[in-house]
Amino acid sequence: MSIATVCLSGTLDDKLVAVASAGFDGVEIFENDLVASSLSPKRIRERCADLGLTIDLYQPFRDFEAVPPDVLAANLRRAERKFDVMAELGADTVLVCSSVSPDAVDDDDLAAEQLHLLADRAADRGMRVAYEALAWGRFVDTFDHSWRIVRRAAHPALGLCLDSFHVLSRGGDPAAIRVIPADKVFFLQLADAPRLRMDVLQWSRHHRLFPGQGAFDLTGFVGSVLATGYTGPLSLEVFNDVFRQSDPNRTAVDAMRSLLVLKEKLGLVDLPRAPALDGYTGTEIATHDPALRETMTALGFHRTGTGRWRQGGATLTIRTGAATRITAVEVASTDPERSRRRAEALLARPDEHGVPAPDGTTVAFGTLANVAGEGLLTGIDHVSLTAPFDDVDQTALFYRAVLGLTAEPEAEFAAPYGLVRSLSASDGRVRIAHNVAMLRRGDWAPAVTDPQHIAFTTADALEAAKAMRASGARLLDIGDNYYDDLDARLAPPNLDELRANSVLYDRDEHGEYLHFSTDIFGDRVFFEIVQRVGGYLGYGVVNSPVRMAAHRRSRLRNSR
Ligand SMILES: O=C(O)c1ccc(O)c(O)c1
Ligand SMILES: [Mg+2]
Repeated sequence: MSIATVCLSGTLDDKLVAVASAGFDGVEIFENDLVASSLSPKRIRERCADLGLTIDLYQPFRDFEAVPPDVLAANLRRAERKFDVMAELGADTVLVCSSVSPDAVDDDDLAAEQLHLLADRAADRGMRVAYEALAWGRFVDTFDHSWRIVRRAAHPALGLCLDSFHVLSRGGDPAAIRVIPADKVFFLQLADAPRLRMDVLQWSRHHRLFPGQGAFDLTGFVGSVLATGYTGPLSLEVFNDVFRQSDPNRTAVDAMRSLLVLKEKLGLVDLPRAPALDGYTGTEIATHDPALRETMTALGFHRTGTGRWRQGGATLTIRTGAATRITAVEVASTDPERSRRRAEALLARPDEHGVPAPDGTTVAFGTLANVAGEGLLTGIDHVSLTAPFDDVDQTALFYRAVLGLTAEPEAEFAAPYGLVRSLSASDGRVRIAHNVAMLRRGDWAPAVTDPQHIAFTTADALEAAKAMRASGARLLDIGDNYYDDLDARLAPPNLDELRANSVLYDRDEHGEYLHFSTDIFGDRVFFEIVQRVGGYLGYGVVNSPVRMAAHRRSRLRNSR
């Protein structure tokens, strides 16, 4: 397991320390990191050895092949100087990117001949050359093209570097990799990415993600490479604007977690399997707002102990805290001990309360108490948390990996105070969502753009809304425009009742969703009551902007 220094922020030494402490075996040294370092190549070699890291690749060497004779001479001289550095580093493989130079010509024979020459020079020093097709290379921009050239060059010290980004961003078929002989695959670089329609160079340099955080099929890709018989490093190479300026220790842990999950999917590592989950045993809220406790009663909860509230299968702990937030999510695991061991294997650090997630919430594992209950609420449908926009991919990967949840389709919507990105993961029983503001600039928008919420399940949302309103629960009022639009779009048969009770509505190909919300407590947390009819899969995200505008109105009213 290896990682390129370019993935991380800081000086070369910051990066090496972070990589080693996250448990990687090796690094790709990115040339810029070495050039900017005050350490000599020999000292870098010693530093890596002290940290238990091998130097698996030196990169990149650019714009070498298919050039006129005078440029070739200069390029070979440049290469010899880099081989000197590699010799001092103790690195034996150099990555050569396909040329983007205006000096290059479209001539595969010439490219093969000149790469053969370079491989000869490398072989003289016991080194090898890994040729990588950049997706934006001038003439060579696909892995099959780079493979044709490497095959034509036929030099034992010349092979391929396969990079999942360059292959998958261009829609390349990784199955075609299977026919490449193992001794010709010198190196494997892994990066995921979100599906974006943009210039491929910009996409690559700014938006790569760790495996499992984007839209690419990394499992299929690595499976194809392993089918060749490749036994070299699995190395992460992720250019990402956020990671470049984040704590490298945190990024390295995130990177390692992503690689472990990928290896688990490929059957390459035996992590404690994620036990089946039976839903939630509870959630915990810290608050200083007395209105939150008052609402618990109006929602039909009763106290079962100090700070403990229950209704049917829905259990909540409310403790006093300076700021209101969801502090813990307790899931019902069929094997809590194994759940904890899995979390630990995935570099989470459990304490006596549970496992701290990157968003600050504690995830605890309990066993389901058999609570047949009276009442309108029967359990918890989902918990919706928040994270800074920059952390959300890492946070989402954490929940999916540790709890064994599957990512659901992402949504993006325009809320009254800006765009919101909405992610969720589920196993059908436990659902975790994250809503994040896509920008946080200026001081016009409220400090908390979208609060957290706990969604309780009910078998009859209309009945629950009536009863809770009658008990004095502070429920959100929804305006007529919403219902007129709903009538136009979906024409629900019970439109009048929905309108009369301020219940929101959505429908998908599987079923219907009825939901309503309380006011926001402590500026941060509200409750939602949801009814799933049939197999409705979503969260009513289409209604979120309306709900958020209504929350804004209720906040203004309550602050008057
Ligand atoms: O963006 C680049 O230039 C670049 C350099 C080296 C790589 O391995 C790569 O995939 C991209
Ligand atoms: Mg690469």
